[in-house]
Amino acid sequence: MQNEKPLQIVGAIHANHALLAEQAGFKAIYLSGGGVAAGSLGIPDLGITSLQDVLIDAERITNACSLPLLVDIDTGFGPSAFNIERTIRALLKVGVAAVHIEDQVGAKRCGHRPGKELVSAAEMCDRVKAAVDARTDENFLIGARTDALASEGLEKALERAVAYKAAGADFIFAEAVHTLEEYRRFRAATGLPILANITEFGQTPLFTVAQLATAAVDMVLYPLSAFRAANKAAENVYNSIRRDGTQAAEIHAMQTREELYKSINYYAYENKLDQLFNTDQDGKSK
Ligand SMILES: C[C@](O)(C(=O)O)[C@H](CC(=O)O)C(=O)O
Ligand SMILES: [Mg+2]
Repeated sequence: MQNEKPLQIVGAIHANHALLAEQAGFKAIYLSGGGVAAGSLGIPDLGITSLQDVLIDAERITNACSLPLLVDIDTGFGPSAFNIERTIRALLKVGVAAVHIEDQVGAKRCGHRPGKELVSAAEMCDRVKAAVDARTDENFLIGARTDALASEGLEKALERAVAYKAAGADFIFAEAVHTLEEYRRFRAATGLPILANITEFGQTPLFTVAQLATAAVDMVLYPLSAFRAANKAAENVYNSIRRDGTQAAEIHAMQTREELYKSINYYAYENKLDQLFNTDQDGKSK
């Protein structure tokens, strides 16, 4: 956040996308809860995934990519403070930089769907306190997400955000916001960094970085943009091969072998292999 204002944070569904995001110049990446659910497990974003599911994906990303990774931990993966402590400790251990935890009930929904139910502000404060208490590294940031705007309105959502700050939150994720003015209000009420979730096909207009800068937004999240685009591309390729009996019509849309190899640093690995081993694959001297 010191290096880029507002900081653009892009969703990377897996390690390869994380590398592509880094190569495109992004300074921070995101592991979406909805993305782990839909992408890794093929299920909806309804609080079904476990800590283990998210941990596996997060660790694969941090192993491959050194950019700071923000992880969506939904409601913390369990009802008690000890569950949240376990979640924070586990993510810290695999090199995650920050998380956000939300004030929905455990049987949560996507923030841009109707029918969201919240826990009380007091219960959410306990979640935040548990997360803050569990961290062993001050640089590990804990964001409090409030989904209150939809059901309780702006004033109550602001009150919640202020309470979450008092509980120790480092930043506020204001979910399903409709106007730039609402972001300004969250910033003014809390004085904390504000994250704007610019997810497609949701409640929030696709505000630009320049627009969000005028509202003093500190972080701009694109949680599933690459995922949605990649899924559409995959769908087109499957349909095309099935229909035509060849992939010819889709070659133009594909990342080439060369591009793939560049993105994963293939040649450096191959060179190392050549240098390290004196024998070839049959065991004969080179
Ligand atoms: C940010 C989010 O929590 C996610 O899991 O990526 C989702 C995104 C989406 O469903 O578009 C959310 O906003 O609830
Ligand atoms: Mg989510």
